[in-house]
Amino acid sequence: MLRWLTAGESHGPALLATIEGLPAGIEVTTKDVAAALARRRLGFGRGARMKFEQDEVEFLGGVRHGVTMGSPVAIRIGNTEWPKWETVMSPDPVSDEAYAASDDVNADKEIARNRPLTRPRPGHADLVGMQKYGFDDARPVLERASARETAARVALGEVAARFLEQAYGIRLVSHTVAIGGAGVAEDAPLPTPDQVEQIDGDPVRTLDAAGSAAMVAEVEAAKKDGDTLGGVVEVVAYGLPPGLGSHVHWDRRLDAQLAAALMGIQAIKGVEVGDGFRTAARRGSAAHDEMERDADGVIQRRTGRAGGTEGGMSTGDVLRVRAAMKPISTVPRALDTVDTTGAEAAKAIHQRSDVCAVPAAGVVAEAMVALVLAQACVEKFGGDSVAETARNHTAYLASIPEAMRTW
Ligand SMILES: Cc1cc2nc3c(=O)[nH]c(=O)nc-3n(C[C@H](O)[C@H](O)[C@H](O)COP(=O)(O)O)c2cc1C
Ligand SMILES: C=C(O[C@@H]1CC(C(=O)O)=C[C@@H](OP(=O)(O)O)[C@H]1O)C(=O)O
Repeated sequence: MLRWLTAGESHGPALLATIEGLPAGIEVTTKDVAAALARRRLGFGRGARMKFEQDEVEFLGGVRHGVTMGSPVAIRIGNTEWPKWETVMSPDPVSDEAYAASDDVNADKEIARNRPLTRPRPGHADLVGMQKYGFDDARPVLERASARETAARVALGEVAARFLEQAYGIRLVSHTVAIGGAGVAEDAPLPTPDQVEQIDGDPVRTLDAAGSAAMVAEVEAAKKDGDTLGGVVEVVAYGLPPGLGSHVHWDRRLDAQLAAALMGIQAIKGVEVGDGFRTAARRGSAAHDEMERDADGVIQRRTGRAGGTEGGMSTGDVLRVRAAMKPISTVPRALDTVDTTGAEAAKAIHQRSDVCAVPAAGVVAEAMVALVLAQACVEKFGGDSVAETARNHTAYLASIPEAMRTW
């Protein structure tokens, strides 16, 4: 069983991430995790913080000389912002005088850090979080609702991705499909893991030059108008064996686990497996992946519409999932809201924020898919070392009769 957790606030001293249940023998270094975190900071449309946030990474356990030991892996990611927030976010009580003295005005000169936040942003967790947890200030809510936390997931996702590649040859790639009304061509070829560098080199993380220019223009226009944007990202995984997940129970279905994991990313409001919503408009004869044998007698699916799962199990074909992100809720041209201290109408809190974080959401989605696949592989193949789980994977594939093989 694979278990993982994250902790930490957006303006706290650090984020923490831990994962338990991975085998010994995964090669991973601080540099690898730092590189994964740098990918998450990419993307045209991100706000000021991503320009200076350093994501200072440190392994606190589970890894020795660049190799996992089978013990829980623990990672700390220091927040560069911390020195400015030491008083306002102090874990220990601070005196009223010290708190009042921390009244330095925030980057956009609008809101002092120590001022209670009482104008909840529509679309963010502010109001419901205050109601639920009994706060009269949205600060303790937004600190954890913030997608800063996704840095911790990407760190764990990197360990999971290394495991998948080293044990089973599974490789992942993500890219941006759409931002606002602009996007890549419907018939654009799927990206491959060998193109990750090229994708990361694009301002919005896509291989489609025309689509990229159109998406950049959308972000520029939204920024000029004091507005924000969402979009769609896709994760593609290659090299999966058939049979991850199961048809036997709802929560063991791989597609259900992928949907939950992607929906668990801040601001994701829709998930599609394969052609998903587009399939709903098709007739059955044009919706499924017909099978045939190739010249060597190997079973081939003619198309990839299902996106690599049937009956809640991986088919062994390319896995393809999409996630739809709503526009950033901290809209610069602030939205109408209320002030929770009185009856007056108000404008929502606005400090600095991203105009669009869709490219970063793709990197986060890739990490979540890696974690789900790592869990499914640990469940299916077991093993306490990479060598042992790799042997089990090889033996499983060899046990499938030749007449039933899709490879
Ligand atoms: C990578 C990433 C960056 C984000 N950046 C911001 C931001 O700068 N400002 C903001 O208001 N929301 C941002 N969000 C979205 C909020 O975290 C999210 O809207 C909020 O948690 C409420 O969303 P929910 O309704 O899905 O929980 C970001 C989300 C992601 C995935
Ligand atoms: C810090 C990150 O994203 C943050 C996500 C976020 C939100 O409300 O979700 C709000 C912004 O934070 P801040 O208010 O400190 O500028 C983003 O920068 C990050 O991704 O590392």
